[in-house]
Amino acid sequence: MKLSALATMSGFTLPGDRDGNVTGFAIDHRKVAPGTVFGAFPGARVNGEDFIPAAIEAGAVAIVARAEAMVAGVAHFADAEPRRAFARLAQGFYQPVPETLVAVTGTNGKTSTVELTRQLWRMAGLRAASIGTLGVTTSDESVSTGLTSPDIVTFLSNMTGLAREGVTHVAFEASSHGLSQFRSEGPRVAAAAFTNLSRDHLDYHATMEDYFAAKMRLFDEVVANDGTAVVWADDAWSGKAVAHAEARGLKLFTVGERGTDLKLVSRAPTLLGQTLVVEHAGQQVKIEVPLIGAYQAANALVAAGLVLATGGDAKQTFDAMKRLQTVRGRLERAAVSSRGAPIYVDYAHTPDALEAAIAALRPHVSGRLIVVFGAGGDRDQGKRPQMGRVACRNADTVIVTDDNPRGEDPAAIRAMVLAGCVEGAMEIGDRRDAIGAAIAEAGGGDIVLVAGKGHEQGQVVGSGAHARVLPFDDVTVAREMSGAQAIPLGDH
Ligand SMILES: CC(=O)N[C@H]1[C@@H](OP(=O)(O)OP(=O)(O)OC[C@H]2O[C@@H](n3ccc(=O)[nH]c3=O)[C@H](O)[C@@H]2O)O[C@H](CO)[C@@H](O)[C@@H]1O[C@H](C)C(=O)N[C@@H](C)C(=O)N[C@H](CCC(=O)O)C(=O)O
Ligand SMILES: Nc1ncnc2c1ncn2[C@@H]1O[C@H](COP(=O)(O)OP(=O)(O)OP(=O)(O)O)[C@@H](O)[C@H]1O
Ligand SMILES: N[C@H](CCC[C@H](N)C(=O)O)C(=O)O
Ligand SMILES: [Mg+2]
Repeated sequence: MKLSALATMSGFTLPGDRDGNVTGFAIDHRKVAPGTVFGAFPGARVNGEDFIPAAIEAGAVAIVARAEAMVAGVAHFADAEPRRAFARLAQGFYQPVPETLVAVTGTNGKTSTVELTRQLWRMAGLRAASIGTLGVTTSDESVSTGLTSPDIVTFLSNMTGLAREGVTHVAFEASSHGLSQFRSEGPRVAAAAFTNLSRDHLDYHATMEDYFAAKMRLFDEVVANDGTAVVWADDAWSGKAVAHAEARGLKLFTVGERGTDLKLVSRAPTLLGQTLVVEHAGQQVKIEVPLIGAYQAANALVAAGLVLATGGDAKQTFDAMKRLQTVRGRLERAAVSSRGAPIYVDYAHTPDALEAAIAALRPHVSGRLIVVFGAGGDRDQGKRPQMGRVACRNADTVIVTDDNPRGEDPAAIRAMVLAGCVEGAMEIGDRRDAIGAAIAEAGGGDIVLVAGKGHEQGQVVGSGAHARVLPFDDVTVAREMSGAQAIPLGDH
């Protein structure tokens, strides 16, 4: 494809008269080949503009960068927001794309919601995929990308790849990092959902307002002008999210007890799931969901909202909800101990999520709820004592352990978590030992919750050049430990 044609198609005028054939796009100069358009962005670690000469040397046909960047010999698409301009230009190249895209933002519930949306679409007979923390998932496979919101080139090439495979419907997660770095732009997004907002990532965003504003780029700019905003209505930030949708003139679809389009009338736990009564289009409908916990009901309803907002049939969708399957690492029942205690693995890694996961299990416990968790290193430190407080207030026995210490001293992270635990907690740094101790402690009627890592396959220790990922999977360890002879708590 000619650079001049691509520029015109995306609403740019070719700077100068240096045309050429475009063969691809890259934001990392090491991936530049002859004919690549290189996006040079100032980043958190380095300035991509420093690699422009090397990119040109490697055959770049054009550079997208700020006006002040030095570009010699090839076309320079200058823009004050080069990441956005790059996405606009690249979108013309990465064609075709699936016809129906939806996006989900919020602190918790993005992965669950996109995955449940994919399942509902699939049950309606559609070729569907989800993209997010679990990777790119289709009914055949799941391929990891390493990030919740992959970089823009990976995002767009995945979209084209999926469209070529015949996938027509894609639900993707839009993280606040991804939104503020324009990682998921270009193709038309028909509907966008907001799940909730609570403390996380305050190492990256200065305040909660900044964090919310980053998420709201989804409603303000990313979703199509004639698109729909699906809003979980029962969160403290829901009203503000609705205001963003209204200011943009989007169609609104609210979900939850305070929702009007899919109103949650009642929710009653059953042995391995729950019964929901919802009101939709003036009618009350009873829906059986085979997932436990208020939070999973919320995500399943938001997923249904996205399906309805993009033309899904209401009766068929509500009916399919009874066949939803557990999302990997989200209240996943990993094993049952030899003494009969179920062991659940959950990805709760924020105070709010930990509270939600404990609340989800509480109706199913007749004895004690034993929680094992830690907090990640090189991430928001302020959430640590809050996670300790929530766990110690709401669980009966708490074991604080390690969860990806990265570049920090694991004992110092545990101490910050324990500082929130006025009620007292055990401390067992080694995660395998901690899980083993919890399982050994649990009797019939008790439940063990192993929180923080969910689907993760490794424990990240060290940072930069010293970073190592030690293989670790909570589900596997829970299974091993429920069979093995574990050491009771008192012996630690
Ligand atoms: C803080 C952050 O979000 N960093 C991400 C961001 O990096 P950056 O743009 O700041 O990049 P940089 O390393 O400073 O480099 C600047 C530019 O120079 C380029 N470069 C760099 C080196 C080189 O030799 N040549 C070169 O061209 C880079 O490709 C980049 O375009 O863009 C990179 C490429 O897409 C990401 O890999 C990187 O993710 C880092 C590894 C990361 O840990 N990100 C986490 C915090 C993250 O994004 N998490 C979110 C939220 C998860 C959640 O939902 O909770 C996610 O969406 O996964
Ligand atoms: N709607 C919700 N409300 C409160 N907590 C939730 C909700 N959905 C999920 N959680 C909690 O958050 C954890 C992570 O859920 P999920 O992976 O779906 O969220 P996410 O937004 O994709 O997270 P991440 O930002 O890490 O990608 C769950 O394991 C659960 O503990
Ligand atoms: N997307 C989140 C995941 C956190 C998962 C938890 N296991 C941790 O390492 O803190 C992050 O990168 O902050
Ligand atoms: Mg996620």
